[in-house]
Amino acid sequence: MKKQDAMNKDWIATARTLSQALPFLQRYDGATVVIKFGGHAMGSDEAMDSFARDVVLMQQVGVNPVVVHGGGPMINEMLSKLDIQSEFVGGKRVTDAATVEVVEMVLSGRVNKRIVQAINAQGGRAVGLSGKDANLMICEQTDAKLGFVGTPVEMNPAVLKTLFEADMIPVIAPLGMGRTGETYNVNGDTAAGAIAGALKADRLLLLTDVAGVKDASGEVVTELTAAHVHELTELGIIAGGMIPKTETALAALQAGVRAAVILDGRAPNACLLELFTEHGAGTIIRQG
Ligand SMILES: Nc1ncnc2c1ncn2[C@@H]1O[C@H](COP(=O)(O)OP(=O)(O)O)[C@@H](O)[C@H]1O
Ligand SMILES: CC(=O)N[C@@H](CCC(=O)OP(=O)(O)O)C(=O)O
Repeated sequence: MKKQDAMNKDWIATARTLSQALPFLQRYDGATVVIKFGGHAMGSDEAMDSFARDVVLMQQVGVNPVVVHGGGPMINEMLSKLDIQSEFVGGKRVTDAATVEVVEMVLSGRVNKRIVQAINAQGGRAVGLSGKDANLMICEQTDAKLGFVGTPVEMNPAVLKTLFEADMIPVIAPLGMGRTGETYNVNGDTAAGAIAGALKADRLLLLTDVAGVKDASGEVVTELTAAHVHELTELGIIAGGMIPKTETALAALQAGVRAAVILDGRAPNACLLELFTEHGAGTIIRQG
């Protein structure tokens, strides 16, 4: 084939891809999609830029994206520089007064602004905030043994709707405020689920470092029901860091989110693959 013919063929394939996306673009026009971007998924600059581009594209085609981020590895790095010991109990960081200061500094400062910058560099208009801003996420202590770890008990998502109306993309650090003004460290998945629930989002996308939820044979299950999640958890097949993710997904569905998807955030264009193609990505857990 001549070079010119091969080039034409590529452009024809691109045009076909766009055309095939039409029903999905129509389905998600005006939809709210909450995306949890974890510390492991944001590993490289390349992954960050590709994620940011997908988020900007989503907003360009009429979706209201909300980014809720983690940053566990970045918190670990700073705590170790400061010589502060840290341990996890049941997937949550035991957080004393000195640790919560570092958590807030790293999440609201370094990580949040890095994501805002990446989205804006792709032509979006991102606004960084935490669960403290406009009382978005009021928390209570989860368990005295964990110190300043919070469970969201009251959500005030009005600020997010104001940002959607102004075509801005909220980027949220998972910190909450207690009723007496204390700062709480909230697990990123938990915060994303609470925000998705408060918005009754159409989709909650939990980006992680595996292709989806695996069954006993190690295969990724493309669709799960709540009953199936309970069964896999009882059998110990859903374990470790996957437990808070599936628990978050089920709680979000209970709160009125239409579907939650657990997918590999390191895969190129993971969010676009899930939302705008027939193929989908990862494991979907639906209402009902
Ligand atoms: N059934 C399962 N299917 C897939 N992953 C599982 C399962 N059970 C446990 N896991 C573990 O959960 C991990 C994802 O949780 P975590 O490391 O906390 O993710 P993140 O850092 O992205 O929040 C996977 O890397 C995997 O090791
Ligand atoms: C209470 C609790 O454990 N909070 C987490 C918050 C960050 C987070 O969730 O980060 P990833 O999504 O990258 O794991 C922490 O301190 O590490």
